[in-house]
Amino acid sequence: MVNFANFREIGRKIVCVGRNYKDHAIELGNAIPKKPMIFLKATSSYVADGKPIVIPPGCENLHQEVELGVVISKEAKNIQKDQWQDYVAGYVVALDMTARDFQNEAKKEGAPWFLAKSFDTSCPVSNFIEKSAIADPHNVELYCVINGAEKQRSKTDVMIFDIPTLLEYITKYTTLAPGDLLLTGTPAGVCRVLPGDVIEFGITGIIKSNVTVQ
Ligand SMILES: O=C(O)/C=C/C(=O)CC(=O)C(=O)O
Ligand SMILES: [Mg+2]
Repeated sequence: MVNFANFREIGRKIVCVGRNYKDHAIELGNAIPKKPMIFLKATSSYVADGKPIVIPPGCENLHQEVELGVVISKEAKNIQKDQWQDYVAGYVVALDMTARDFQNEAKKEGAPWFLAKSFDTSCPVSNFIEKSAIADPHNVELYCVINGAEKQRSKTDVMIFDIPTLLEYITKYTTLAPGDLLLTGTPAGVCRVLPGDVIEFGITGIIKSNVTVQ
């Protein structure tokens, strides 16, 4: 039986959705996706409690992306949209840290985003949020504040693909396991972070978390 409160220690995979908020797709000059865009972060991306984000060697444009995370409760393959709630153990708020300069270089070359998205410490996450604490994950507000200045704030109801659609789509191709984390994409307001920055990220009225950039 999985202890979901310690889901980070279980060390399961992190499946991420990109370009799932129209305003963020537009701010980076991307087209609005017609189907979910999926990538993976390695289990080594998690930031241990109280530890900093470490800027990867050579990165000169590290961005924060606040995202709602869904923690998977049980093995999920070929799930139907109307069953999605059965596969949710709970939620987190997370940062999909992105080495934007590495990503832009990879995009130019048609190369994978792995180092841009999956370097060590690229995934700070909050404590586990019990499923019962969020009645509707499509009706919460994400926010991110850096050194006291607000950078991101958005309701999740503007996601292009909602959680049932994402889970149905992803599990057609790959099996999700208990403790896996689904990151559902970021709204507009991503920006460069620098050593010494303190990033506060949260879900209004539900949870907040802090991490420092080293
Ligand atoms: O397409 C790009 O240039 C960048 C996309 C992302 O980094 C996608 C995300 O991770 C996101 O939208 O949350
Ligand atoms: Mg992201």
